[in-house]
Amino acid sequence: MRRIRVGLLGLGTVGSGVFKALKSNRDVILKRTDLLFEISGILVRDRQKRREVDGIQPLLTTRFEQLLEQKVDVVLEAIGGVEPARTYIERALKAGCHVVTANKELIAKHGVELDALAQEKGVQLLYEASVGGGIPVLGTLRHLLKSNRIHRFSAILNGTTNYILTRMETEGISFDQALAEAQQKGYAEADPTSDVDGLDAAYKLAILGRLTFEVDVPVSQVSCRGIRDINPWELQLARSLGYRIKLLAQGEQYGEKGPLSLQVGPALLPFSHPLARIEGVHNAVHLEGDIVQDVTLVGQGAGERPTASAMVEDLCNVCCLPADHGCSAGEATLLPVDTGGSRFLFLETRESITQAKVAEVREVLRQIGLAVTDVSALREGKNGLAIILRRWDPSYPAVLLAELGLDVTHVVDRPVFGAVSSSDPALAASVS
Ligand SMILES: NC(=O)C1=CN([C@@H]2O[C@H](COP(=O)(O)OP(=O)(O)OC[C@H]3O[C@@H](n4cnc5c(N)ncnc54)[C@H](OP(=O)(O)O)[C@@H]3O)[C@@H](O)[C@H]2O)C=CC1
Ligand SMILES: N[C@@H](CC=O)C(=O)O
Repeated sequence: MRRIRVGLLGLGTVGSGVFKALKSNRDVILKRTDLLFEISGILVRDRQKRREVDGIQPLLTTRFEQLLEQKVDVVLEAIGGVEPARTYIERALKAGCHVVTANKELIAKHGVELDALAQEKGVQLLYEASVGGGIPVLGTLRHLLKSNRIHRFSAILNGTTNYILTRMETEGISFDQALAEAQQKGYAEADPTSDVDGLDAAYKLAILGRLTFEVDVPVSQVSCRGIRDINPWELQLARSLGYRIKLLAQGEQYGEKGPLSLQVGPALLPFSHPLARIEGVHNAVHLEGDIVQDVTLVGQGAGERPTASAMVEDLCNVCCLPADHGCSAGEATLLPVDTGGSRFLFLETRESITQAKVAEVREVLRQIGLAVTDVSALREGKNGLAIILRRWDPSYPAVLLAELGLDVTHVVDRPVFGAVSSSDPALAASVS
């Protein structure tokens, strides 16, 4: 049996989960790895705060130096944000400790230099919990898909927003209420702006992109839109047309070592798409590789236990497995986001839309040469039109408003992801 001394940074949702998991699964871990983990100290901001976890008071400290002085073998970082987490991790690596972190912001922004520092010092830095919560996606890429060239992935990478979208769609509750629930369950970031504006998913996309395409992905260059402007009614409208709206993270490489496209934003997925069925706090990553073809990994993307699971697995791995520093990261060439795919457009109008008006709109669209998949009158007490176009140009809304002569009060456009066909039965059925 090997005793491993662990320093834990942070005792919030994730840190408490790690503490509890090491206690509850101590025997399983010992039996399978011959490792006995002992928490030597826990760094917090406020020692006086009331804690739900039993037996931790003597371990708490507010001084990082005190943890390092205890000659820990591994540092687990679960405080979040760039500073002081970055300084603590650098100091731990320089002191010869392995480091495990859940911090996507830090790894997205400084992962390349921290990986290099770990390699230089002959220790490991693992961050499975930083992407997809409990889903072992980074480990799968590092260890189980080594021989594949992954050319594309699409993913749901934020538990908070997927939870909010699911609750708004299925229960009709407001955005604010759904967000408050996600916060109460421990899914959201300390500042939930990062979740709802898509940044958290962009950090995870940058990390996934780096591992998948072996290039350094500057997070500032990832195109990113959040879900703030989506309301229950829009979600239900999309559903009535055969779609779910999801905050989608997509990465694609055009040719080996070719340019990349990386984007995060809300998109409509047809019910038949594998990611359309991912609900609540679940995340999913759909990978496309040249040999494996396609693989979808699904699991809880946030919360105490799934995230703790990912950190504890990393902890076991840094002690059991040889270092895998992967490939060096080259420079990425990022393409501007392609806005030219299928698009869902809804125009809310002051007057109600009759079937005669729908036919008239179809004809106008045909005459001006727009490739249309569907046009339908809005229902459920709203006035307006839902239009699905096969190709999109940002100038279309202005053209449409001018040509259709409708008194439009509200316009929303969203990309449609996956196959769109006018013969889709759900779509056909929705046309009233
Ligand atoms: N929540 C989740 O589902 C997931 C979170 N993550 C990531 O895990 C990390 C932690 O998240 P989470 O547990 O939710 O965060 P919390 O806000 O719940 O907990 C943060 C903890 O860190 C401590 N802390 C914060 N700043 C400092 C500081 N400057 N010095 C010392 N201690 C500090 C806090 O101390 P105190 O208790 O005294 O305030 C608290 O114990 C983040 O990087 C997050 O992005 C990753 C995957 C999922
Ligand atoms: N706030 C994040 C937590 C996990 O990474 C999320 O909701 O996904």
